Amino acid sequence: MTDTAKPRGELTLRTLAMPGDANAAGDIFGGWVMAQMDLASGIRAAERARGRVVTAAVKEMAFDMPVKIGDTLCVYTDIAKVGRTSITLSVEVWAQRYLTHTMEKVTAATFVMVALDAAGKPTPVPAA
Ligand SMILES: CCCCCCCCCCCCCCCC(=O)SCCNC(=O)CCNC(=O)[C@H](O)C(C)(C)COP(=O)(O)OP(=O)(O)OC[C@H]1O[C@@H](n2cnc3c(N)ncnc32)[C@H](O)[C@@H]1OP(=O)(O)O
Repeated sequence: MTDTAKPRGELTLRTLAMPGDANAAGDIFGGWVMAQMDLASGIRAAERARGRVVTAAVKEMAFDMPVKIGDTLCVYTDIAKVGRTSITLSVEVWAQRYLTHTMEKVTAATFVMVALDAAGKPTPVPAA
């Protein structure tokens, strides 16, 4: 990782990529990576909304580099916008390569989360 290439946002989730999450070549499934991004977005948005949230939309994403078995997946979230009931987050995923301190950005996306009330209806996000 160089000074010019640093994760943007708050480190919200770290987890280890295990053999059960990979294909036969040792590449971690993109769906597993997306699930970690969803969880991180959910944690960050629920903290901001102080309550239940759901994922309303995920904007375009590309898998720029592979995640391999043994990498530590680091998910960074940044609250880009708070609407009436929605919270838009910029999410970056970096892989800390197995047994090294080398960090590489593997993917990024925009997640839109919506705050829900007890009845499951969109509800205003409280003031910060
Ligand atoms: C307390 C401390 C906690 C601490 C820590 C807790 C940890 C706890 C972690 C939990 C982690 C769970 C994280 C996994 C969360 C899932 O995976 S949830 C499962 C997948 N998602 C779903 O099932 C959602 C299904 N969809 C729906 O229920 C409804 O479509 C929605 C999302 C509620 C929206 O309903 P709607 O009637 O369309 O509502 P509407 O009023 O038109 O729109 C509401 C807002 O959403 C926006 N929106 C709706 N659709 C879109 C779209 N396609 N694109 C962009 N924006 C959209 C609107 O613009 C609007 O925004 P605002 O202008 O109000 O800001």
